[in-house]
Amino acid sequence: MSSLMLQNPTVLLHRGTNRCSSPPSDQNPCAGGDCRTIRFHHRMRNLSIRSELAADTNNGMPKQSQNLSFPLLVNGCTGNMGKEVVKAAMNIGLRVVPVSFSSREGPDRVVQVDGVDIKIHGPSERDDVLASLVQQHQGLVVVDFTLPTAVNENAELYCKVGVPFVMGTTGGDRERLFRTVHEADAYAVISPQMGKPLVALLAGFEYMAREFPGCLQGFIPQVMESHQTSKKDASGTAKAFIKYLQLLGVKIDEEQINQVRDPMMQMEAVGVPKEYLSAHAFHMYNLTSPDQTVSLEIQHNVCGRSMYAEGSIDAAIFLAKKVQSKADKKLYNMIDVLREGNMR
Ligand SMILES: NC(=O)C1=CN([C@@H]2O[C@H](COP(=O)(O)OP(=O)(O)OC[C@H]3O[C@@H](n4cnc5c(N)ncnc54)[C@H](OP(=O)(O)O)[C@@H]3O)[C@@H](O)[C@H]2O)C=CC1
Ligand SMILES: O=C(O)C1=N[C@H](C(=O)O)C[C@H](O)C1
Repeated sequence: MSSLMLQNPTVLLHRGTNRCSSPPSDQNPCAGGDCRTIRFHHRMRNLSIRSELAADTNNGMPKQSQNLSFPLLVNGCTGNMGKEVVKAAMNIGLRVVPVSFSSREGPDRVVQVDGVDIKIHGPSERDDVLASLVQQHQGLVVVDFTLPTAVNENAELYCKVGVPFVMGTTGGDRERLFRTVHEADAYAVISPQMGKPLVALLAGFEYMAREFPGCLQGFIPQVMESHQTSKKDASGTAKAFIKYLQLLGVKIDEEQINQVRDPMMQMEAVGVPKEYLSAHAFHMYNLTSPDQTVSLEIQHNVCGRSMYAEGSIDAAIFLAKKVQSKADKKLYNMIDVLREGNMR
């Protein structure tokens, strides 16, 4: 065990807001913790896309109670998504292990999320610290929102120490990522898109591609995505859509994604509200028939990050259940999570 671990024994945080006084039960989705109706409306406010969320909810309540007893470690807490996931986890009373990692060395680094100190360890301590946390916290699940440059090394580390993980980080060498998990026979949920309405849209395209391959043969594509300037790679969600478009017969590759990162253009040409320049994901796919008489347009615009954080927590809960039940299948995507009704 590293000396840092001894100096900083991890304390499991169990914080909830909007506490519900009813006892937890299968029928009571408040599960003795938070009232999810409030969070449901909060999420509706934060979404700029119009989707029928109600279809999968029961008056805003989740269909099933969830076992929230597993510890969660969020990797990437120096970044935006890492912090958002910690907030979402604490909001439903999940136990967050207040440790995270960074690509940079530096002693005694701490980031605060909602008043909670999270100890940050650099690359030289990372392996030992994580291995000892896995020993200390039975049932530990990791959620990773780091950077494309970290995806493969991080996944290899999780597989080496034997911790199930949710990989929300996009980019990196995706083939190597899937190979790593497959060869390690590890439990993981991997998806470039964690937001429920968009996972549903992707599932729709998966269905179309399976049932009607080639039905958009010859259609001419245009793909545009706009994200905050700090985004390092092209949209992983757009890449996933492109895979389905290819199966539908559209000639397109990832290089054709038009990435908009200039704030002025985002406001003026794309229509991103000024207050969301630093946190948005707008996508537009336009498909025109060869004779130009038919055009299809698919657009999904998201402001803020809460939707992804909520979905990541759903994925972590789903994965914890799969580990607990020793499921034979070990590698999942978010369509699997949605299909089993695990997205609140
Ligand atoms: N699947 C989904 O639905 C979504 C995916 N994403 C993806 O998540 C990723 C993160 O996004 P976002 O939070 O906005 O990005 P940020 O740039 O805000 O944060 C990324 C953080 O990762 C840290 N980091 C880099 N390398 C490592 C490493 N080896 N170990 C630990 N931490 C590391 C960096 O900190 P430091 O400099 O300290 O190393 C940085 O703070 C992106 O790939 C993005 O596309 C985002 C939203 C939704
Ligand atoms: O970096 C982001 O912000 C996002 N990344 C994911 C992607 O690349 O598809 C999901 C969403 O677009 C937000």
